[in-house]
Amino acid sequence: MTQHTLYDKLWDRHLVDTLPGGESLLYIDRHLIHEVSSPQAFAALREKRRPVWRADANLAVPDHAVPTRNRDLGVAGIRDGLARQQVRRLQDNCRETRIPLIDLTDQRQGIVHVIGPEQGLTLPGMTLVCGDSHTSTHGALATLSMGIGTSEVEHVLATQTLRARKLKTLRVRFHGELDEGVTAKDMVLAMIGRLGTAGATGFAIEYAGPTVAGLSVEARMTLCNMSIEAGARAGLVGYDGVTEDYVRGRPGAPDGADWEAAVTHWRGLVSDPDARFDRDEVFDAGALAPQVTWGTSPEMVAPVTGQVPVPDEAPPGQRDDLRRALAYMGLTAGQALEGLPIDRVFIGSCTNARIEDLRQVASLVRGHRLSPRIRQAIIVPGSGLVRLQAEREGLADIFECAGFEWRAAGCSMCLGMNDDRLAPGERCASTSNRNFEGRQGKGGRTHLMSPVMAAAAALTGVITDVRGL
Ligand SMILES: CC(C)[C@H](C(=O)O)[C@@H](O)C(=O)O
Ligand code: SF4
Repeated sequence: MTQHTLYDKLWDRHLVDTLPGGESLLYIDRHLIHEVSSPQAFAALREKRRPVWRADANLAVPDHAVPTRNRDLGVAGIRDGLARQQVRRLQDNCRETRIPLIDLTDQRQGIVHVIGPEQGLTLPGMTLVCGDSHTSTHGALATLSMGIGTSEVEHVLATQTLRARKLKTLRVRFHGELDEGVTAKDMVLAMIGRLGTAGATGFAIEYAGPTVAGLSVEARMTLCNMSIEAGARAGLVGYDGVTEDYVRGRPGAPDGADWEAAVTHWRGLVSDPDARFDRDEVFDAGALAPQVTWGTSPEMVAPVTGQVPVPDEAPPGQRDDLRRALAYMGLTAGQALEGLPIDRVFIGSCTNARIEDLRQVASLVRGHRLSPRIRQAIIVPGSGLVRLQAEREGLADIFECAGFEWRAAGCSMCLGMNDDRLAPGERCASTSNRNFEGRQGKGGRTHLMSPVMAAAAALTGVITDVRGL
């Protein structure tokens, strides 16, 4: 019998037609929408007088442009004119098209990639798209999930289908037991360090192996989230009991007899044992140290115990890029990462702002204070429900006692599209996924790391190996 990968199965089950020129038409089960990448798509539909095909297959939420303070003021509390307009337009577009909206003042509001799984709107076996590159996150629930561009957003709204080319498959297997203080974030940063930011271009990555089997769905989301930073369009993890426990009881999950029927189907959402992948990579997770980026691309990463590279020792073709990155980051060749002074700390983003991330941070900072060297440390939960849960568990009190600012949900300082930004030259320990020049504010310097590593930096004021705390 032919053996299929999970990607093949999801693809085949959603294939509507094969188009001339090698493209295919895929049926899309779920479309998520945010305020930044959707206005032009709605405007184009309006102009062409085309209706939305299936409003209830969509869900919209404002997240990128929203403030993380004074949330009770609603849209009026957004100071920036463009941001306010984007959020208003999303409200208007949803009202006109009857697309469900989780609005700014709704307790369920949050980062689109956090609330999909949280609400049970991301379900195993689905195809899911969103005009946002980190849509790969949802693949942790055995879905085929991809980021799309604005013209594709329009196409999906109008037809509930996507024109797509089949990706190649890359299986990334992790074996070994993670050291205490080493997390899924370190696994994926180390992977990107080896593959490079274009290393998985044209591929869907399936994460597999015993280490991945032992991870929670939330940690698997961290892996899938950053697949895009290795160039992959999608990340996937096969369905198992961990997935089942995560999905059970969520608002959008089926129940009763429907649940039984669903899980019978979902249990087949794994790659067959002898399925052929186009490529394989293997990592020893047991040998990993916490990872920290030192440069201006996620592939510019090293173990916290390591050093910043020496451009003169690198292959000639890479030297200029390395020099430029070091100059931007204000670092000298060969400098140790440990001990590097940090100005600000950002714990949040669709990579690492779920309840488990916050629990890990709390267990480290409980009873301690921020280093006086830190100008500001903010914790931004991935959703209003994560925020509520953290407050119920007493985590928020722990953060505030330690000197962290406890904010409302949104993309926040992951990117400079709202009030939360770095000032030029400021160095930030950040749990987000991109460290490009100016990503967190013009001239800001980003070091990507895990939540516990960011918490360690907050307590000591310098980049610190959390395993020694
Ligand atoms: C603004 C949005 C379209 C963008 C993305 O596509 O990922 C953002 O979420 C990001 O993380 O850079
Ligand atoms: S948290 Fe960051 S990476 Fe995630 S969707 Fe928002 S801006 Fe993009």
